[in-house]
This record gives sequence, structure tokens and C-alpha cells, in this order.
Amino acid sequence: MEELKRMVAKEALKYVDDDMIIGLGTGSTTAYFIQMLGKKLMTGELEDVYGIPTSHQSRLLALESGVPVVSLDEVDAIDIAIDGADEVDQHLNLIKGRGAALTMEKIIEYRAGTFIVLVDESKLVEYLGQKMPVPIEVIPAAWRAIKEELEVFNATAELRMGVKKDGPVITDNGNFILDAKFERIEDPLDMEIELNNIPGVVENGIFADIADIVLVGTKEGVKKLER
Ligand SMILES: O=C[C@H](O)[C@H](O)[C@H](O)COP(=O)(O)O
Repeated sequence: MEELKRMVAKEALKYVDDDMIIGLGTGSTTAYFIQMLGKKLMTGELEDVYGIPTSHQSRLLALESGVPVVSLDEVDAIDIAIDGADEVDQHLNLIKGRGAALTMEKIIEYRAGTFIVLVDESKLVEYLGQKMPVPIEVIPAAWRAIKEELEVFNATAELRMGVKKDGPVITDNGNFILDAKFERIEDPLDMEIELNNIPGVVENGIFADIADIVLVGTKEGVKKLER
């Protein structure tokens, strides 16, 4: 599994050129990409590349790996964004947010010229919601009301609890995460909009119609899926 992640991360480097602004996703797959990017910058194979982190995790790793970082309000455009995903359907719609970084990821990836997703083949699904819940970032005061309101969509939601921390997970933005298990998400774009219409929802982990390219790590090599 780690080898497949490394393989797609290496492939993603081929999309990076000098003078680019790159959205840096969050998670274990993107971590390989950030480290490899840092090496290319240190050896001088790449120059004047800046990263926009999508989380504390990617910011700390970028700084540690030698990738200079900037924030969204300092740039005019983002050339490409690179990130992992939890599920990818046949139309390249995604579920993201296992690492609770979905809000900043969507802010950056929505605005990237090209959004490239890195996964291994276990993440490919027939329909969204097949294996994973949809993480929903919510304002803490509204979590219980939203949990109940999600029943309208036949979803069962759980408040995500911390590991090595008592009580709920607190996101980089100071909010809670509800993990909502749906039976089947028929229309990802419609569901993404519906969920964001609930007062108190900050953002949800359905990324419909955003990914341009998905690089899939398989035992036979990297497969490229394009929209
Ligand atoms: O919040 C976390 C993100 O959406 C991750 O990009 C996603 O969970 C994939 O992570 P990994 O590459 O570790 O499977």
C-alpha cells in the first residue's frame, strides 16, 4: 500500500514546473508528494515553486521538507493542487475528509487550475458512500441539531472523537466533525449542495465535479483517469 502511494506521488511530480503555485493536500499519500517536492527544490531540479497548505499537517511537513509556503490571499492564482481522497466514483466525484481537513482542501482545490487526486485502487468505488462516511465540518453549537436533521437523508451521523485527546476532534478551524453514513449517494453534486444548505454546516466532504485528473496506484503501475 505504501509503495502504491509513493508511486502515484512520484507520478504527480511530473505535473510540477518551475514558478508554480501548488495546493498541498493533507493525508498520507500527499505527504509523500510534499517530501519528494522538497527534495527536488533542494537539489535545484525545480525552482521558485511555492505551496499553499490545506492544513496544519501539510504546512508543518512542507516547512520541514523545504517547500516554501504562501497563503491563499498572497497569490493571484493556483496552478495545480495535489491531494488524496477516501473514495473516487466513475465520474471522478470524491469523498474526502478522513483527516478532517476537508474545508481548507475544498477552498484551495476548487480554485486550482488543475486538481490532481492521488489514490490507490482500493479507493475506487461504484458509487459514493459505498464504503466511507461523508465527513461534515459543523459549528460546535449546532452538532446535535445537524445530526438529527441528517436523518432526512437517511444518513446516520456520529460525532468524531479524538484519539490522544478526550472529547470530540477539533478541526484546524475550531469546529466539530460529524461522520455521516449514507446508504447510497445517487447524485453527489445535489447532495453536496443540500448538505451545505443546512445552517451550521461549514463544509462537507463530497467533492463533486472538481477533480480533473485521478492517478491510481495499481500493482500494474499508475493508471490515469481524466474528466
Ligand atoms: O482530510 C483529509 C483528506 O481529505 C485526505 O486527503 C484523505 O483522507 C486521503 O488521505 P490518505 O491519502 O491518507 O488516504
